[in-house]
Amino acid sequence: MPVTAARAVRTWRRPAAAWSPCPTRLSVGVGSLTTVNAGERIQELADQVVALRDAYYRGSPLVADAEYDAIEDELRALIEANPGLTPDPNPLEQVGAPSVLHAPVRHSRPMLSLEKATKPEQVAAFFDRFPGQPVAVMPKLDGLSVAVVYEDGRLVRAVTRGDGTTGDDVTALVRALVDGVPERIDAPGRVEVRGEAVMLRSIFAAYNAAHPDKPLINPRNAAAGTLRAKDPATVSERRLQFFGFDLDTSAEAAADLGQALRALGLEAADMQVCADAEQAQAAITEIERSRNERDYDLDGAVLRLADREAYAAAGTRSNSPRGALAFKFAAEEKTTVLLDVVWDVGKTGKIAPVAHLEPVFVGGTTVTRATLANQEVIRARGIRIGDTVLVRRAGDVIPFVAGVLDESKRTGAEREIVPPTTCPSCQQPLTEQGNSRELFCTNASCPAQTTRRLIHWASRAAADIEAVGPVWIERLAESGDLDNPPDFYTLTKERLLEFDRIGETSAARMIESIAASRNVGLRRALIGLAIPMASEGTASRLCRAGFRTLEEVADAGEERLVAVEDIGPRVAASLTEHLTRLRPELKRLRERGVSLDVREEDLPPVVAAGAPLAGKTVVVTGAINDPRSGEKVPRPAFQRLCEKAGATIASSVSANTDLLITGAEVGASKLAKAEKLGVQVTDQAQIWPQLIDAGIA
Ligand SMILES: NC(=O)c1ccc[n+]([C@@H]2O[C@H](COP(=O)([O-])OP(=O)(O)OC[C@H]3O[C@@H](n4cnc5c(N)ncnc54)[C@H](O)[C@@H]3O)[C@@H](O)[C@H]2O)c1
Ligand SMILES: [Zn+2]
Repeated sequence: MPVTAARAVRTWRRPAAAWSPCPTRLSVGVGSLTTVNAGERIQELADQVVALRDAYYRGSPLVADAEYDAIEDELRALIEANPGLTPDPNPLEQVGAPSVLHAPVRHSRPMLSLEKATKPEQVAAFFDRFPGQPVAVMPKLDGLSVAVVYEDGRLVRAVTRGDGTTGDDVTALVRALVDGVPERIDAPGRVEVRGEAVMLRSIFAAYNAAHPDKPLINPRNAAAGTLRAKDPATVSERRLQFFGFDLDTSAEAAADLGQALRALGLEAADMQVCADAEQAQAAITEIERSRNERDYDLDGAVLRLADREAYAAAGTRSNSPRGALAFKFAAEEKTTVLLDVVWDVGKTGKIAPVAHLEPVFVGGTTVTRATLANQEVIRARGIRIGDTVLVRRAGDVIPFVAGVLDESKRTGAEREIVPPTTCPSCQQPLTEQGNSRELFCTNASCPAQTTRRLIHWASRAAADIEAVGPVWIERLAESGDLDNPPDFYTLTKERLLEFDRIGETSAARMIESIAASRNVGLRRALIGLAIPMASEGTASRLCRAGFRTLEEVADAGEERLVAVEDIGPRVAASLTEHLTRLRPELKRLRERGVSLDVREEDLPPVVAAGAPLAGKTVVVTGAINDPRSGEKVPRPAFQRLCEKAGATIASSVSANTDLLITGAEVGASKLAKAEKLGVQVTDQAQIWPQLIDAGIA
């Protein structure tokens, strides 16, 4: 008998003590539980699994995935240790959740879950099971699986996984909203493609920026919500992308899965075919490393027999195929307690809410602080101090409080987050700006802003005064020694030595570091002045457009500035306004020997005579190494060499690309795209000799 949600809700109570998504809170290990206890615990965990799945598949998860997985893991271990106590039905042998179908359609063959692995030995064991079989390794995309069916070349149906046997018909939604699923393909008979529908991170971010009042919690939940909509028109801004990873066809097709999918015109998951466990492990490591260079969430890597017939022949277990394995990565989302919110004054006067959190290990580090964006986001997400909140840390992005998953955990002791009305630093009244009602302190002499601007001037992207850290800058600002960037250049070692706890050596180091920053130059000085709306790109473009000094930019006037590529009227106005205001500072920087002139490295490159890449539009991908020293060369540095060789650099492969230069560890998707567009692919080993011969490298 299938477990129904109704039964789960009835039997699953939430007594405070037993509610332990984190198994480490249970001090007893698997082996030390008595049989009676084990039986009770198994039932309790099984009920939790059923109820949590039900909530998750309805679109309102109560815990983060990592916490849910921990409950499954504990249950699995207990059942393994006590096979006689296996619950009937066993939720671990079921797929999805049964109760939420609106337009049920039965699948041609079950859509299953995946066996999980976390250790290299498990990858090796997988290869041992299928001697000689090549394995495709690809990202485990974090969206929801969809089966799309074609009949005689026409898309006839798209169905969600559902409980694995029966899914929901989402054909209209997929047609309207999902990219990568063509309406027609060139294949006779019945073709079924299975894959993952994901919301790209860029779409997710754009949606949340445009709708601060009704934010999406994460891309996976957003994708699932999109395919639950009653009417595609209501979710038209929530487009999804489909990536195929499974193909059923009786017609002629390549044995290699990725090739076969692409030949049909479908977007395929980024697959790399590996001959042995070692290669596969390297591919897994590379997927994890490049996790945040991709525009989609992924929670692991999937290994799957690359040969479609071998995969089918391997068969299935109760709820997973034998021919595939999921290697799980560290979680990018966890829940933790929001201890407090502190309003922080930034370098442009913006007052932003910062969450102070109970430490939580997420996205590979321990996080104690996260951003809450602004007061509208707090209001829309209904967050209170004391709440158990979902924290998301995807890549280099600052950790973010995504919301409150389970409001039933509230005790009543939670507190409203009250935005300040005056500046926490200078006590001046604040102003509100924009739809998200961001708070600003407009006091030009606000001490907190002063410190932030000085820290920014000293940061690596700007003057790079490495030896004078934020703590010292704060001290020197408090003592009145520093008020604006030119003040750095009048500091002396003697003056520094008057402070407590500073030795001769570090004082000398600080002064040296300040002296070295005198050659900051136009581009980095402009970055260091933190002019609202002017980005690092703006600074580069001004240099390339022929501006020689920062004063020339200040004098240019808006008309000449907007003539520069990608500089709009708002940026031009901001540059003019702020550089005019900063005129006295520029003068003092000059007087103190600071260069505000353009640096050679920021100019458009001088193309060498007989330039080997003249006129070519080039994309560089993979890891680049100088063959002479073997040392890694940063991609921008190599791109600059190519520019000197006459190339125009583009960031991604398109029909306009002439050449794709590949380094080590190249993603299969870039190669496939180049192949599809007929772009020439050349290894870096062929390019380096040309650069060296032309005297460029
Ligand atoms: N937060 C919660 O309360 C909660 C509750 C239930 C489940 N979950 C989460 O849902 C997931 C469990 O779902 P599951 O067991 O059904 O899925 P799974 O983790 O076993 O993976 C199977 C799924 O992976 C997807 N997938 C992505 N890329 C793939 C690829 N390249 N090849 C093959 N499949 C690919 C497919 O959709 C497939 O259905 C876990 O991540 C779990 O944490 C969370
Ligand atoms: Zn202030």
